[in-house]
Amino acid sequence: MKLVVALGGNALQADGKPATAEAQLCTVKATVTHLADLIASGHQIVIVHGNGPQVGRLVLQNEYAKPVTPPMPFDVCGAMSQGLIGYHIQQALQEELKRRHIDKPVATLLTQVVVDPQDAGFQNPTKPIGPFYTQEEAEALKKEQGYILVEDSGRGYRRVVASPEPKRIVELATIQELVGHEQIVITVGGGGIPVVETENHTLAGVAAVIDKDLAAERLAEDLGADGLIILTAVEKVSLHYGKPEQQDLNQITVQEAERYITDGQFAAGSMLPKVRAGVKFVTSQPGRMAIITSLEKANEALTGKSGTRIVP
Ligand SMILES: Nc1ncnc2c1ncn2[C@@H]1O[C@H](COP(=O)(O)OP(=O)(O)O)[C@@H](O)[C@H]1O
Ligand SMILES: NC(=O)OP(=O)(O)O
Repeated sequence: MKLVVALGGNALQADGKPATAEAQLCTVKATVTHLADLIASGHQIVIVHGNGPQVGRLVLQNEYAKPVTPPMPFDVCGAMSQGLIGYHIQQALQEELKRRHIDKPVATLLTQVVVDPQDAGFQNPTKPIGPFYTQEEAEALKKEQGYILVEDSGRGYRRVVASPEPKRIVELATIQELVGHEQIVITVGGGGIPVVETENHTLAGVAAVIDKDLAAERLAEDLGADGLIILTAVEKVSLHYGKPEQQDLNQITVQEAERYITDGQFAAGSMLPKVRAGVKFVTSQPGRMAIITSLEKANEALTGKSGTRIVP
């Protein structure tokens, strides 16, 4: 099957460990074994990854370094995050495939994604980025830096930024060409570098972080993929997540998903875009599959033994 696989933050950085390059590479080396399993099972995969923690830290590094060097704007930090994450995934996956004697080229493609400058997301920031803060730290940052911070799924406070909807993948033809030649492409990283089309038909970067699950969905539709596999920290989507009455879901219909969304079961900026992406993909054309699960359960989920499957 042709699968677009979206990798969440835990596939890139271990919880509770310092966010060093070494820690990221170490986590990525474990992550790629699961991706290699999918490839070894005969699936053709296209890899999309998140960048919330990384782009947030790059922006922070740039802001703190202001006295000595001009800060890079948000879109450039997005491009840097695609480079640093893609580099680790491609190096680790190349090594893992070589170890398994699987002869497939792997490359990262820097990708821009067009957004609408009028997108409501610009007025209502929802995308958590960078490190987690305590409530006290969050209040201080709000006052000192003017950041908008929100509580993120019981894990602490994080800065949130605008997250407009992905409209068009600029480098789609190149991705199609590479996928058509059975190459493994790491693309639309961090949801893509957000750009807007200017009046004179050029592209200009904007300060935002596109949701990578929604961008992966756009890509999966554009490539005519059979499946959208969203890999995150939890094995299944739940109702009443984190509460004593939590109920894990094996399968949800589009109708049920829409009802649960209205009931506020899925947190904005975390589980909500994943469910929305799954719903959009399975309704885009009959026969398409969407699964939300953990990295470790990816293979099992494809055979219906784990994960949450969204069905029409
Ligand atoms: N209803 C829900 N069911 C399962 N997880 C949920 C739910 N609502 C919020 N979450 C949280 O959302 C997280 C996934 O979102 P996030 O961490 O932003 O994803 P990513 O892996 O792409 O970085 C889960 O690990 C969990 O903590
Ligand atoms: N861009 C993006 O959606 O990143 P995360 O998955 O890390 O939040």
